[in-house]
Amino acid sequence: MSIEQILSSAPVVPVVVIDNLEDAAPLAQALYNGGLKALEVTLRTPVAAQAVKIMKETVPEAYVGTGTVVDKASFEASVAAGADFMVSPGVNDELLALAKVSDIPFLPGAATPSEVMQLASHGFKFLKFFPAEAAGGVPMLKSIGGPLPQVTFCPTGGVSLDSAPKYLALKNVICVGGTWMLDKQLIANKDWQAIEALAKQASEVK
Ligand SMILES: O=C(O)C(=O)C[C@H](O)[C@H](O)COP(=O)(O)O
Repeated sequence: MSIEQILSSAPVVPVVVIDNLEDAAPLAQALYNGGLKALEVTLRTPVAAQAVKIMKETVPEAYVGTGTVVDKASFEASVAAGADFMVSPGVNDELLALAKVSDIPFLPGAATPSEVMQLASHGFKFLKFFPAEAAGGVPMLKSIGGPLPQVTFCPTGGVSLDSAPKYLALKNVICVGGTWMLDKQLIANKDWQAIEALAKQASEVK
């Protein structure tokens, strides 16, 4: 499985923060049923790695990856959890060295032309553009696509249902990452049907 195949499985990758482990299974099922096939679980909560395992068991057809992979510890935690892919908001030498000897698809982050060029020189053709809105949004990505058309992005950070189609219309965007379908109140109410409806709406964004 390549990062390209994973990122092209749906137009939106939900960026999931799991606070309660009991939410992992129904949430994964709702997102997947709604048509979101690649799920990024951020390693920002203590139960995240366990949540990845549960989500993979619940929806074996989904691609369950980890986000907020920022160092050796989070990289190794992702491998141990069986992550199908890993996402970083940026990159550093430690992660580059680990990614080089790992078979797990890795999506590092970049926000400037120099960062994009550096990652391209390491062979990365797909990057997370983070923090998308704050780093210049659609005009920035359009500009980067001029001199650096060989790199394709998954913009994430401040992307909404409204702005997603504007990103997806760019030649150098394969999908977007977002959290808008993970409404906190709906999750607190365990309203999985409503989450599924939001996921379906996201999966139909063009
Ligand atoms: O956790 C990471 O590794 C990140 O890079 C941060 C996430 O991409 C943002 O949390 C997206 O959140 P929204 O801005 O609500 O779409």
